[in-house]
Amino acid sequence: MADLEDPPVFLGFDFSSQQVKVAAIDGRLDVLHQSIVHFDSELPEFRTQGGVHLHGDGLRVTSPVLMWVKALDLLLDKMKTSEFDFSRVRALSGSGQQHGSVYWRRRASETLSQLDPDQSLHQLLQDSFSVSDSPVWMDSSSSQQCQDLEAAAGGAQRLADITGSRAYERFTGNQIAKLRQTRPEDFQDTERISLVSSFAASLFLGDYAAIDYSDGSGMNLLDISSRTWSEICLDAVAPHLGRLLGAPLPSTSVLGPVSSYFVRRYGFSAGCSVVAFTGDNPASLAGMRLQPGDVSVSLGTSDTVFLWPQQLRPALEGHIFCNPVEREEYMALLCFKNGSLTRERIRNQCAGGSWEVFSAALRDTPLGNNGNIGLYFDTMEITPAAVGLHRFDSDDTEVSSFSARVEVRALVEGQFMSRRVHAERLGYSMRTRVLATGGASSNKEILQVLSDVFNAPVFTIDVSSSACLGSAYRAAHGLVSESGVSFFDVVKNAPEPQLVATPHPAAQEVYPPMLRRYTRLEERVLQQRPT
Ligand SMILES: Nc1ncnc2c1ncn2[C@@H]1O[C@H](COP(=O)(O)OP(=O)(O)O)[C@@H](O)[C@H]1O
Ligand SMILES: O=C(CO)[C@@H](O)[C@H](O)COP(=O)(O)O
Repeated sequence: MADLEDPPVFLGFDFSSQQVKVAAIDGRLDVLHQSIVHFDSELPEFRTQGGVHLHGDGLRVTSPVLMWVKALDLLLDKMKTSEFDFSRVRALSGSGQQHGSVYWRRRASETLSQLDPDQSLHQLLQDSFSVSDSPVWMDSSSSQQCQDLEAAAGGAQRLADITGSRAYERFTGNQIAKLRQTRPEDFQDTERISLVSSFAASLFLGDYAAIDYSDGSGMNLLDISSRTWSEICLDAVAPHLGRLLGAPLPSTSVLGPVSSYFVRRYGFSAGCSVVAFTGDNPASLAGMRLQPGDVSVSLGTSDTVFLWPQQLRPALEGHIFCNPVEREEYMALLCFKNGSLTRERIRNQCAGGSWEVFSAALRDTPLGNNGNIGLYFDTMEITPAAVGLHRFDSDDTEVSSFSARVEVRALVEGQFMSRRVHAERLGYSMRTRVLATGGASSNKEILQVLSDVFNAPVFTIDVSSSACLGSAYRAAHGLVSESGVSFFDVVKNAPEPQLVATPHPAAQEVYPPMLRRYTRLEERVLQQRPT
């Protein structure tokens, strides 16, 4: 049991594509504990690959909602087994993979408010979801609904001006519209729709948690200027949708105390506060303590590039989200679907399944890959909307294969050239520093290529999940934000990111012409796209 003299602890959870993770920090912001539950290997009964089910049409991608619930049971049990002292936790927050949606069945709120601490959440919530397989961010099956929403809003740019993004298949509003049209009975049986983040917060709260402004910006439904649901968008998706979503709240909000279930089952203090959960990318922005002028590259299941824009300029490519740590500010983000899973495929085909061999291929091949360039879109990419494998030699002639080592470098250079070209269109211009995060940021050779292609030093933080760390920081900030304390005041003494790669002197000669070629080749690939 905690004593009043004991220093406080803050917890940050992350419900990401492939696992659920947690980090605990103390009042000095030092990390005390980290744990992970990996879906594919630790919950094999759900038969996911990379945390998801890819359906036969190649477009629909879902995850079992009860897998997320069971993963939380397992994670908390692991913490208990390691004698983690839950009673010291003053506040908790968390994040979730963005855009994914959870559909709570009628009367689920009663179940949530009366959880029996002698049973697992997984047992208790078996019948609480009207849709057992939640659509997730990899889904691209809602093209028709995207067209309908853009038409209702007055065009793609108009929708981007209101919600920060033109219509994207994975964005929640389009997924909700599709569910309503294709499964009206399940839709009728739904009393509340959550994002993955607000669903996870609801578990801790024992009640439906509000969607926060930042993750709410990934739905094509939130007016990012007024920070209220856009009536035009709500009406286009479903009648009375506002009731199903609940009112959105600032990302810094304290939602209430943790539910008595967690007090009795795990020994949390009844005074432990639940701070609004947000998206994993917004939480990473907090964990990296991103400043205006920085750019962050996340190498998780998806690759994302995000920055703190100086001006609000929604465009037809990329997304503007409400900023998770500063109420009046924004964040800009690009998402690339063919990230780690494509690197894993090439690792398996060209490096015998070994990251060491993959890394050696990067070390042993020259910057610029003797002019060979590859664009690898295993599945329909988000940025840009292209598919297929495209390899070009130094004369821009399309070739059918590369040697194994050339393939590895072509993949990583091609991915990072794409990240830079599209980031520049988004407004990235300063060559100050790149903050790298996500699973692949543990790979020094990959980060060296990132540094060379961006011609900027690369920094990382010493914690495996920046989303968990950011969530723990946000939990600490949530307790004091109402009294006007800024996020940066709370985290000012956190450890600084560490320099891990500096650009090779030849990079500034090699990559500018390669980037121009990459831009032309990407355009060529887009023109080839079958209609
Ligand atoms: N040494 C490594 N080199 C390159 N990639 C790695 C390495 N270790 C892990 N990864 C990649 O990290 C990915 C998981 O990243 P992570 O950020 O944990 O995922 P999530 O999207 O679930 O948050 C894996 O799919 C794997 O490909
Ligand atoms: O769709 C997006 C962002 O718009 C993805 O970045 C998801 O948020 C999944 O994140 P990871 O699990 O890959 O970190």
